[in-house]
Amino acid sequence: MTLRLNNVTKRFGSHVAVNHLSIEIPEKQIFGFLGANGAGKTTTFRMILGLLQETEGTISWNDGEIGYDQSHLIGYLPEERGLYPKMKVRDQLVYLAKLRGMSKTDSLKELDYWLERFKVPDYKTKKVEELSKGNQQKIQFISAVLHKPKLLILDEPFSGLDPVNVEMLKEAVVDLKESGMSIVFSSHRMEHVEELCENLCILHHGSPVVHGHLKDIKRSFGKKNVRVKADFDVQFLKDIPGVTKYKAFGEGCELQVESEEVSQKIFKELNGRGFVRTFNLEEPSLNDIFIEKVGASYV
Ligand SMILES: Nc1ncnc2c1ncn2[C@@H]1O[C@H](COP(=O)(O)OP(=O)(O)OP(=O)(O)O)[C@@H](O)[C@H]1O
Repeated sequence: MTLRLNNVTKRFGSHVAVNHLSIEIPEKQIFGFLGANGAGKTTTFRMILGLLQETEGTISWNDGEIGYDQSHLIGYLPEERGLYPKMKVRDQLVYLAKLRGMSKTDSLKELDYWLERFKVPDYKTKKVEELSKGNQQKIQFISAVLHKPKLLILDEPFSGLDPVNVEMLKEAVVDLKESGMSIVFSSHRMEHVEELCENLCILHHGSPVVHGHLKDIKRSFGKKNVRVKADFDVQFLKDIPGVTKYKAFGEGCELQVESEEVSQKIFKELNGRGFVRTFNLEEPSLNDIFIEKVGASYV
């Protein structure tokens, strides 16, 4: 099952929220969707879900139409979480699963599995409002996956969670991918995307400015990072041609260089000056790429 967005544009009046977006998300894949606030991520999700109609372009799933009537095949964790505060977790989740075509017996079995997995089995009979925000989010995540959808859309799934819960949710997302789900998720945290996604897209004012395989994106970015720690002053490195950024820290510095050749030159220049404790040549981080592409307008 592949989700395809073909040249999708969404306008609200004269405002272009999503501009000529084309992406493909096959099964068994986690696709990362990045962008500053207001870049168009949630609008794209709403179009995929059939809650908004695209102005131009097409969205298909397995070459057929995708929309609201296929909600049993789609799981959605919205950015603005929406559980009923006064309802008990069990009653609420069984009800939502029923709307998506699941029997009570099956949904209770799945619910037990997830509550155990997330180490909160005793929340079953609690009202949602009795739970902390982070724990409510875990319950909302369960409600998005309980009916075993084929396509899972997660809008900022890790926001507001403590590090232990972030890891727990990440593991769950990877397992769901392994089980065959197509997963698309948005995040402002580059390291989460870097860890989970092979493919990604960065939206900037609605337009895709970076799109593709993470490794290819890093390779094509060209620039690399060099980290040096030494027992002598390394400030002179910032004047080497091809060094585009210099940041001093503790006993060394971090440099951005235009190419591998520049890093070789740095390596040679360090030779004979004293003891070099660390010399690392690293791929650019997704954060570097994001900042360069989206730049100062990222808030
Ligand atoms: N119903 C609407 N009517 C008019 N404009 C809208 C509507 N929904 C979204 N927009 C505008 O479309 C743009 C994209 O918004 P969207 O919510 O998709 O961004 P986002 O990338 O999800 O942002 P965030 O990271 O803050 O959640 C914004 O400029 C927003 O103001």
